[in-house]
This record gives sequence, C-alpha cells and structure tokens, in this order.
Amino acid sequence: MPPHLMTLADLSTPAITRVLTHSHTLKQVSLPWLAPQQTGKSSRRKPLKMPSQSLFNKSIALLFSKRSTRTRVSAETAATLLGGRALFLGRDDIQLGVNESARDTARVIGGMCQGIFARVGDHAEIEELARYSPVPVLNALSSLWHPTQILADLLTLHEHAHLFTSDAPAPETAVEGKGAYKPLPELRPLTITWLGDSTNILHDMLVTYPRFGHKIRVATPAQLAYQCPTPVWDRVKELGCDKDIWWGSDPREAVHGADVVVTDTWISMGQEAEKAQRLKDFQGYQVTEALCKEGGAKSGWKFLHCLPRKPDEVDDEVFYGPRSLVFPEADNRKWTIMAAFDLLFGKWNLHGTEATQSEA
Ligand SMILES: NC(=O)OP(=O)(O)O
Repeated sequence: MPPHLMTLADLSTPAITRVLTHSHTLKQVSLPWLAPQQTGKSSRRKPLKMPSQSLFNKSIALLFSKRSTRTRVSAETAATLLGGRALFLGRDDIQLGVNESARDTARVIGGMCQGIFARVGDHAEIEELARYSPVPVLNALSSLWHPTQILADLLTLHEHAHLFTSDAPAPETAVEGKGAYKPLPELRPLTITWLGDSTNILHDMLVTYPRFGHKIRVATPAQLAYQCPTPVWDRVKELGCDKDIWWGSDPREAVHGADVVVTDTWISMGQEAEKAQRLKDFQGYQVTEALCKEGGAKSGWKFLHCLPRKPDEVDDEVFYGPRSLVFPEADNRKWTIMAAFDLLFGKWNLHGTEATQSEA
C-alpha cells in the first residue's frame, strides 16, 4: 500500500517540521541553481549543488479537475527541478468522469506514473483515487482540505519569524558557498485569525497550527452553511486542537490580539451562483486597517491570503501594503510542493521524521 497525503492531520508534528525544514533547504539549494549563470572570472566560483534528483526520469500526474495557477506551476517546476516531469491532465484531457471511473483511472495512471497530485471537487473523489492507486496520491485541493497551502503558509511565517519578535534581526538568506544551509528560523507562538468561510484552507489550519502552539480565532457568518463540517471538526478534536480555537461570528472580536490575519475569497470555485447571497452574508468581513484597529489586532499584524484574491475580502491598502506576505507565501508554494514531491513521490517517506538536510 503506497503512502498518501490527504490533509496535514495525517502527518505528525515532527513530520510537518521535517517537510518545512526540507523545503527551506531545497529552496536554498535551488535558488542559486536557477539564477542566471555568470560567465568570465566569476565562473571560477564554487560549483553549484544540484537539488535532489529523486524524480529523475520519473513522471508525476497532475490530475486537476479545477483551475489552478500556483499549485499547477509549483508542481510542474518542482518536478523539473527534481529531475522528473509533470503531466498536466485537466478535466477535458482524459476520460475520467466521462467515460472512465476514478478507480480505473487511478490504476491506469498509477501504472505509468510514479505519483498522482490531484485537485478534485468532492473530497470523496480523492479518497477513491487513493484507494486504488498503486502509487502515492497527494491532495492538491479538495472540498475539505488543502494541505500544501498550509505548508507554504507555515514556511512563510517561519521565514518572517523576526517580524513577530521585536528584538530579533532579520535572518540572512544567501547561503551559496557557505557550506551548511541556514536552519529554519524558530517561530514564537502566534495568534492567527481567519475571517471568511469555513473552507479547505481553514480546515488544514485548524488541524495544524494549534499543534505548533499557535492560537486560532475564527469568524464566519452565523448561518449553518458557514460552520465547520463534522468530518473536519472530528479530526480537530481527535488531535486536541479544539482547545486552542475560538470561533464566533464577529470579525472585530476575531481579530483581537491577532499577529496574523488570514482570509480567502468568499466565492470559491463552483459557488458562483451564490455570489449575491454570499456578498450579503460576508458584509463587514473585509480585512482593512480600520477593522483590525477597531478589533484590537496587534500593532504589527501581518496578512496572508492563498490567492487568487478578490477585493471583496481584503482592500488594496492591506493586500499591497507592508503587512502583506502574500507574494512570498505564493513563492513558497513551489518549495513546499517540491519537498512534498521529493519525500512522497521520490522516496515514499513523507510521514517519516528523520532529518533530510544531507539529502536535499
Ligand atoms: N492557492 C492556490 O491553491 O492557488 P491556485 O488555485 O492558483 O493553485
């Protein structure tokens, strides 16, 4: 039975830390490799190290039934860096869902490729793929979970740990030629606020952040449709995360004491018909300087958003301002997906906890 990853709830805390550490090292190894190569005298510099080639001559299927920019481009470029190839298989490209079942598709693609990175509608679809795939399946987003997004968010927070500690200097990032790679900066326990719908992004936050000592404060509209689905809340409780989660419907109350404010679109893929009702239900939830000041967020609060963004949920002042970490967060989709591909598809060892720095 191959290992799979449906949600970060499936990984222990040390295993998540290992993926983040591995992402941080792969990023440091890969960036000099990807930089324009210099000629002339500077060509006498120390030879560059090539990142792990665990996917050399291997193929990863990107089975995407929904649109994607970040996840798709991260996956394709990460597979290339690992020496392999990603095959993008969109909903109109293959027989799945029209002439062929998920069961048969998983068996056939798994017989030809060495991993499946799948973006699906209903979460049951990816469970079905995983049940019958002979190779590992990684969740690229389902109705319930979005694990690779939260890996990127965590890496971004760790890289910006100095912003949350008044006396800490910014870490050095350039490492080429210095031997050992910089360790992942330690992150102090934070208060992280979510304003918006109970989406797959929030769900992976709920089962992850409290295990690292972070408190979560959530505001969703009071209607039942915006509350946490039972299968997700069951995992939250199973992991003991519920005691560190405050959940209400007042966005001002939710941002109280926040170090980080996170939101996402109020109208996810497939919910376009509900747009008018949703815009009404989320009135007052837009992340702005005024809202966070009135609610008592910490003076240095920072902003995360998985993207794509619409101006409904966050105004331009916050989104493009100095509080925003959204573009480093987007960049980190690549390094975290690269680490997950290396460990899951290349080594079948994503759930392990042994250090990986020497094999980056
Ligand atoms: N955040 C995210 O998953 O972006 P894409 O939908 O563009 O992949």
